[in-house]
Amino acid sequence: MDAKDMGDDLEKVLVTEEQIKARLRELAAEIDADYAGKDLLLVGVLKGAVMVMADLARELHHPAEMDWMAVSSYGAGTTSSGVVRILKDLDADLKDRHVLIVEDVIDSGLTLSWLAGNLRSRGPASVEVCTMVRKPLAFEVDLDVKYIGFDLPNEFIVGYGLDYAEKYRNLPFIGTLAPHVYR
Ligand SMILES: O=P(O)(O)OC[C@H]1O[C@H](OP(=O)(O)OP(=O)(O)O)[C@H](O)[C@@H]1O
Ligand code: HPA
Ligand SMILES: [Mg+2]
Repeated sequence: MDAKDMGDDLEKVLVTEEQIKARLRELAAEIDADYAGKDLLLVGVLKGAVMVMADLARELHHPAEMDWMAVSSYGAGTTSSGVVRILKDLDADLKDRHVLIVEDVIDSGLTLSWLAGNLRSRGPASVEVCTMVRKPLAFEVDLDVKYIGFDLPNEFIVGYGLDYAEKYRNLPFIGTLAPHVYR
């Protein structure tokens, strides 16, 4: 799917496919350096993080493992309910592992603060976070996010894994939707 498949549903592109690729390459280099000689478990948060995880993992030289967790706090709306549910738990045991949570977006920060706490309680050697997008509300939550793709303003975004009512995840860029789509 691309901009031309969106009719007039696309308002604007905020981050292009090329910008995403370039930034992921930089983040992967940092992660390779930081985890050199250590075992690394990437934890992708379904479904939004599928694209970041797939592209970041392929930029890494580190032989990292990948595991997945599904949590949901948004449902079909555009604001977080704050109630996080585990829909699918990890297969891996986190005891003494170096864990890197991979996210598409940190918005209110509610999902991640709950998730980081949950994973930390499982006895890992370390837990860090990599997100493609961080939004300004996240500053109000006490979160330590080590790897950040882009800081974007407080607008609802879609693409590169991010959905509106489960659609637009398969756009290769990140953008906003025209107001008529929400009505
Ligand atoms: O910082 P927050 O305000 O908590 O929002 C961020 C979370 O919300 C989205 O997931 P969602 O629950 O929509 O599930 P999805 O990944 O399947 O779209 C997104 O992928 C993050 O996990
Ligand atoms: O801006 C957003 N877009 C899509 N999903 C989201 N989940 C939290 N914030 C967003
Ligand atoms: Mg969502």
